[in-house]
Amino acid sequence: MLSAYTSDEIRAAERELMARLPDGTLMRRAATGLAATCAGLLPRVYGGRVVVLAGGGDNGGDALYAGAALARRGARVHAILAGRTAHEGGLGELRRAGGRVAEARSGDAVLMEDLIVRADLVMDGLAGIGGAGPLREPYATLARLCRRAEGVVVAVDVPSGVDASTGEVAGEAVRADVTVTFGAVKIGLLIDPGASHVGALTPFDIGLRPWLPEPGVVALTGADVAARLPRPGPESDKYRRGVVGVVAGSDRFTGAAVLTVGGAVRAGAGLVRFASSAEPVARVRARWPEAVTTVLAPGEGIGEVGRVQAWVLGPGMGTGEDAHALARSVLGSDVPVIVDADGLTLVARDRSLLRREAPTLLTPHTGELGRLLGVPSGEIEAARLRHARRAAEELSVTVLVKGSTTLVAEEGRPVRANLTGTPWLATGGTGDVLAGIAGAFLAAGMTCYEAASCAAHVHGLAARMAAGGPGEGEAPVAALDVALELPAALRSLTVG
Ligand SMILES: NC(=O)C1=CN([C@@H]2O[C@H](COP(=O)(O)OP(=O)(O)OC[C@H]3O[C@@H](n4cnc5c(N)ncnc54)[C@H](OP(=O)(O)O)[C@@H]3O)[C@@H](O)[C@H]2O)[C@@H](O)CC1
Ligand SMILES: [K+]
Repeated sequence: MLSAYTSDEIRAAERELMARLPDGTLMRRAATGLAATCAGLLPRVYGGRVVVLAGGGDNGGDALYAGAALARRGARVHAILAGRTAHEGGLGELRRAGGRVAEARSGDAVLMEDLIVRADLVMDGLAGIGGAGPLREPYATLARLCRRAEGVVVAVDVPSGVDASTGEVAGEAVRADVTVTFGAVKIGLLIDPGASHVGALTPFDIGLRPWLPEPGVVALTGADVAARLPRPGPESDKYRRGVVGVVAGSDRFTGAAVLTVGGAVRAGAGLVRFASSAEPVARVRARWPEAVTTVLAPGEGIGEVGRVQAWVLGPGMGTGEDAHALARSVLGSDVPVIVDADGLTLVARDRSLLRREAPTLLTPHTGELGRLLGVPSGEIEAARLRHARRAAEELSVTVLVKGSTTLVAEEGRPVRANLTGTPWLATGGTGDVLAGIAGAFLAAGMTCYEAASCAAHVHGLAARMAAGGPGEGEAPVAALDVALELPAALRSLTVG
């Protein structure tokens, strides 16, 4: 399990550790790790062109010391100072090692731009965990110039401009190819929009671990998910493996039903019971003969569908009066329910639907979450963590917020950030597949929190396998491809 922390938590741990070590030891450790990573990224260190962007704080200090280490190995190092002051020790050491220094406020702007653009490696030491609010000038201009750098951009601790505690980006921010982060992973490196500025995340241990608190955000690794996945034993039958009920689709939207059932079937449900109007039932029967289907008359509830261990409610079911009555019938049951898509619209309109004893998992994208909370979706995208936590608290449910970073929030537990996925997943119907997967896991006996976070991981993995990844050739995926890839994704998790 990957644990992530706020800036304040990191600082508190640093204070404890620093009190036990000679002055400057931690920065030396950090700079040594940083220099080693940078050396590995340069085509060759000797003669390599390195630009160090140094802010006025300790983040700049790390970068200046690392620059000095590279200069001692023969790299041609230029530091551009963004602050009115710079870390004295780091600056002195860089100068002694033969590095050159310019000041962003007074130096030749064209020359500095040229240095950044043509460098083999740019080290972003503008601001780290001490960064606050939108980057001011000249920091912002330097961050923007990094985008034009032809060489590799290495962020020191945190890409400057990204809020290390939340992942929020209030203005200009460095887009790094690699981020070398010290001591522990910061929350902002895992959650978008911050996460998409990180590039390859390279944690470097400086000994903070014993002083870190319980994390507020965690991420499951493949091994964590594998250990949690339901596996059939010799005693298993379809009922013990979990019967998932799906209420989805309508005569207008039949595809959502096929995809949701597909997600549940391919993720390993013991049995899927599908209930809807005649048209989606016909489509589901044609595509997934494994499902047991029931045609519901308009306004009819789930009374005749048979016993299930968990329900998935919502994709494509419509939002009219009959849908509302059907949603009330499903949410009136005494088993866990996943509410997705149209189900979320119904719940946003009538919160009383959520008054129930059994657990409930909501799976909104940011627009749907916006409707639930009365907040524009743009605000949610800019501050995902805050809104995911707020939704879980206000609605007293487990919430899986979909999007470029999927988060699972439940009161009293660390938020789980999902690390799998691909931008190709942003296509119609993939959310229906996700709801089906979560339904299968929930029916197998997992809690909403575990089912949601494992489903997000497996879904992202299947999508990545269907789409391909950098270096292996990529292609768009359709939602059904994700469902079809699920067994391969599950198999890859359980290898070894
Ligand atoms: N503590 C330790 O033991 C260790 C800490 N380590 C390292 O120290 C880092 C933390 O250092 P820190 O606390 O000095 O803060 P830091 O990230 O350099 O930021 C402050 C600077 O940024 C500037 N600045 C801020 N916001 C800005 C804005 N919006 N726009 C523009 N400027 C802005 C701010 O400017 P000012 O407000 O002073 O004008 C100031 O100059 C940490 O991330 C890690 O790299 C490692 O060496 C391991 C050991
Ligand atoms: K930085």
